[in-house]
Amino acid sequence: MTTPHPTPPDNTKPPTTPDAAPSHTPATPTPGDLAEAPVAPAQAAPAPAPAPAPAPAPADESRPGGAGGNHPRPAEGRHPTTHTHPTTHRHPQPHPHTPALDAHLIVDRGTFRLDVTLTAGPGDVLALLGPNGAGKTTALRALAGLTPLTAGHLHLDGTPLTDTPPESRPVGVVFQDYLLFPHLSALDNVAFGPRCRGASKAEARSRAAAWLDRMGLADHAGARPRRLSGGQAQRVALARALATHPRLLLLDEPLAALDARTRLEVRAQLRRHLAAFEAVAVLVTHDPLDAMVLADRLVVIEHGRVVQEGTPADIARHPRTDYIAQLVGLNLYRGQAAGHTVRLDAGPAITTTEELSGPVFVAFPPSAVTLFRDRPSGASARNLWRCEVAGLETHGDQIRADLTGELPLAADLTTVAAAELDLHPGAPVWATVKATQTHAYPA
Ligand SMILES: Nc1ncnc2c1ncn2[C@@H]1O[C@H](COP(=O)(O)OP(=O)(O)OP(=O)(O)O)[C@@H](O)[C@H]1O
Repeated sequence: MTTPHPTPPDNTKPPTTPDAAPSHTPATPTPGDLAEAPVAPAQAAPAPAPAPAPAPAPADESRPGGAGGNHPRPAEGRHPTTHTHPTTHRHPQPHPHTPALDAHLIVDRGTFRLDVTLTAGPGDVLALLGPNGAGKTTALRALAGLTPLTAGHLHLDGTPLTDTPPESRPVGVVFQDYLLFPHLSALDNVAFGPRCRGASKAEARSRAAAWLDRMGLADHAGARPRRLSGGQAQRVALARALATHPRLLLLDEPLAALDARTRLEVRAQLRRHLAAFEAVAVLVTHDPLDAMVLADRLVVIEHGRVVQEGTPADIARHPRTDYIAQLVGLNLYRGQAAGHTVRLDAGPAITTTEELSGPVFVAFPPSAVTLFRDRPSGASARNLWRCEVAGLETHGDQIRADLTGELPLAADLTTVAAAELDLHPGAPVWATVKATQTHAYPA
């Protein structure tokens, strides 16, 4: 998709906008194409005269792939690399009758249809999670106005925005690769947004300086982007997005470009800034840890639809799809409960402590599985299955065994145990799980 891209300014003075220009005669930067423009301001707001850009690569081709799989896989086998402990740092506010963000986004892109509803109250941080191609970027682009809605609506603070062009939306965007103007200092990059919104040069620069100070970057105000570290550039991009006081802040994989160590630090900083942000923030991520640390509410999208949403804790405890189970590190099965027994739709029965009836999910962590090479005699575990090792991989300080057979599952064991059991692909094993280690909940 082609989107007009802004022409990077020579300085923060929008060429067509005099100092006293009213904010409704904007220069017109668009947020650029999410991840498509080589250089663009992070604010879906005004900029200098837009220049049509050569057709860029589609977003999903130009971005590095994320940690998510290509497709949801069955709950069994190869489980997530992140065993996350959910953190609820803030309590999402109950939505007032008119939520700050009220969106029903229906977007057709070729044969793909996005059809998601997003609502959020002031101060809420939503994380859109999902496998590659699920529609997260499309949703973000639709919120920014870069991709038109095929149907549905978008209201922000009660104001319909569906027909509002991107440059007129009170929306700030932080791109995965920041898209800072390379020839402007950090200060002028940040000043660019307010400047284009009609602030005088002095005012824009003073506001930018305050934002850089808040981001701990006062000492780098004069630095060009290439002199900044990844974490610093990320903060400049965030400052640029926030400097125009957006009512909706969009973050597209905000930590993806950072190395693991910087990521840890920047994630903590971003969390603080988002916690202080009084409007709605929506972030797209592949990383469940980013989502759980940064967001109040997770919205999981698969195949263009919301498949589950809730607090990080709720989602981690009650995954409802294989993709989510993998994200949060659980074996997940679906079946019919009758008392303490759940007969799986595909496979054997699992004994649980919960007493339920009807369709349910049963989940247990790989750490709850005990493996034996010989059938354990007199094993008290009711849940005993004959399996075969399909694969082994290091998982933190553990070995994760991917098992097929009577019940496909992932099991974690110590390196010593794996050696003592002489585990190798093809080895037959018996797997047990105590009923008390399982968790069943209505499907
Ligand atoms: N320009 C386009 N034209 C037609 N279809 C597109 C275009 N861009 C994306 N799509 C399709 O829309 C669907 C959703 O893509 P989108 O980039 O929104 O997914 P995503 O969840 O952000 O994926 P990823 O995690 O890989 O970035 C995909 O099936 C993709 O092939």
